[in-house]
Amino acid sequence: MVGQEKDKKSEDQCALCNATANSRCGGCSKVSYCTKEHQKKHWKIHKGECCAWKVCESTSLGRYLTAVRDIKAGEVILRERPILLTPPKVTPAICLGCYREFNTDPEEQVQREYVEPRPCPKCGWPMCQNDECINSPEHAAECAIAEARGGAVIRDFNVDHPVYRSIGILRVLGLKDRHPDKYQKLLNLQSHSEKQRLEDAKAADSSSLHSNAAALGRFGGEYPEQRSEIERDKVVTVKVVRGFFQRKDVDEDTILNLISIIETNGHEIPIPNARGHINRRLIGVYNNTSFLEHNCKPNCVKTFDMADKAIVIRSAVPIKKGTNLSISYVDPLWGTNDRCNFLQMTKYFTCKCTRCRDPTELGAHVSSLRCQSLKCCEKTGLESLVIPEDPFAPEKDWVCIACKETYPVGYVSSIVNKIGKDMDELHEKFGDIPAIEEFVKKSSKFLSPFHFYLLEMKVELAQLYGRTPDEPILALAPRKLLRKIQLCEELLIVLNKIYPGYNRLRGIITYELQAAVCTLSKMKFAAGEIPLDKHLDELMQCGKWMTEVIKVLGWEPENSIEKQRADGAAQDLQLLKSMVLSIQGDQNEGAQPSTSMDDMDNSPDRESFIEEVF
Ligand SMILES: C[S@@+](CC[C@H](N)C(=O)[O-])C[C@H]1O[C@@H](n2cnc3c(N)ncnc32)[C@H](O)[C@@H]1O
Repeated sequence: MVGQEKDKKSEDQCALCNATANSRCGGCSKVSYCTKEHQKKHWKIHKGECCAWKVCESTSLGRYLTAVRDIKAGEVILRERPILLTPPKVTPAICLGCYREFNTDPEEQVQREYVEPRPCPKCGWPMCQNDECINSPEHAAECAIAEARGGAVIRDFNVDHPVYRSIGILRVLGLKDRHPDKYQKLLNLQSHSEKQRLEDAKAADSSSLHSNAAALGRFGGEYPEQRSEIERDKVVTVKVVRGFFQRKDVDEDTILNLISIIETNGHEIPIPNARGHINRRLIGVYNNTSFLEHNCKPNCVKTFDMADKAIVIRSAVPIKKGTNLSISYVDPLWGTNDRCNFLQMTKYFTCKCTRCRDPTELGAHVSSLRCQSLKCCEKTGLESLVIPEDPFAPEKDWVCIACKETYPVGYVSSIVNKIGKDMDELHEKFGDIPAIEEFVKKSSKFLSPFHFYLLEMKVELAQLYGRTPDEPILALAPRKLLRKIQLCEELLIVLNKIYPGYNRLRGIITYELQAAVCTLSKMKFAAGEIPLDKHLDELMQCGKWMTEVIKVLGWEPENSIEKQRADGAAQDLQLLKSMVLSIQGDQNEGAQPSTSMDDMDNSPDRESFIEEVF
């Protein structure tokens, strides 16, 4: 499935009958046909391999992918294995085959799934007890280099080890000898080492960041420190490769270039353990996926296959031919300031997408404050929101949309900082619903209802209600079920604006929504508060949501919490179908049910539901 490669032979011969062909498939340009009719006949076979994209290039984006045909929501657009797998930059000692952490305490090993280390017989590097890890092709590169220098020994397993930062570089050097084709692909990827050199030179003043005038975001004050940390990391990596591993043949510029390629193109792969907790993370670098551009309102989503660590790119929404394909390099729930600063610092570009250019963030108001003018609130209720005059000029004032009252940027940053500190304290009381609700209530006086701080807490609350051991969903009071529903509905409204279509977060929130609506509906029906028709309608709606959850969360890795939710939703859907059928059966005694739950997956009703949602 390589979009830009053309198959010379198939240009001349019809893919169906081998006759001379003169017209290429307009989708992928990879196969040709003698007649339109043969193209139509061959489509059943070809559609599975007809590549949906091609690589283009522009001065502002560099290389990017564009759709060569209309793409439906949820289609797999690209699936590929990594060229390179490497541990994250900051890691304690881990096995370089399975990437599990070490710990010699037997109790910890069971609880946190740590493994006991033993030295690799060839290089001495600590590995787990599994021979497969010691002999894994990934470990071969650093193993050979470490063996050549007389071995590598690590004694302290519980601290972050700088020596692991060099693994990615050692593995690329290994590719050069063992897989020159992969090495070439990797070298062909975007590097920003030149820009990095310039940026690092002025690291201390951090003036290249989107906003240094004020810490307007979640991580505002931390960026200068992070920048110098990045710089220190690079110096350490060069020293470790050239000094500790004695690879003096590799010059500093080459190492810096490789570091930049990995940073610019690497994807974090979260690996769930048997209980669904993410206790390992890896960095994967992929070839074609690397050409996907960033957009703060992306039209594609990524997931990973744990078996071969392949990345799978799917369309989140229907995509028209000629549209650029994009993923988000950052958390879409972050505000503009954080997104832009992060992208500038790690990927060296200023995002100019529609969301970044719009001070209201497409009407989602993820960074907006509430106007504090009494007159304004009296006139417009609580809807008056304060937005930046110009999102690309951080030193400029903010202004109320309704009354035009201006607010100095210093005022805005003091509010954001204060609430940020309160939230840090709140994080220490993880799972405390009343404390989070209190925070939401207090901060809502100053922040837009969908401000990034409130979004974070509302996502947490939506998942906490009905999921705590002392208050499972069936024991939740109607008032709390209603609150859960309200939170989910609010969140879905925001997602529709800034992160539309199929994605993991929508799946999680939809899962919570259907659980609450279903439980409340059953409660109300049992208490005689709603008629049967309404109850059935609500259950049907829940069935549609469940179908959505099964699809979207079903893309997530085996064992992951999300996949467990998808499996749970599949079981619940079966129960729901039987329940609806039995209620309808009781009702109609022999008559055909008016709406069949079996049709739910593909019925026109469902189609219109999808259209409604996207
Ligand atoms: C993973 S690479 C994407 C492919 C890259 N354009 C290339 O030519 O290889 C990431 C880099 O692409 C560029 N890029 C991606 N999205 C962009 C955007 N929305 N605006 C400007 N540059 C972008 C930036 O230079 C970024 O560091």
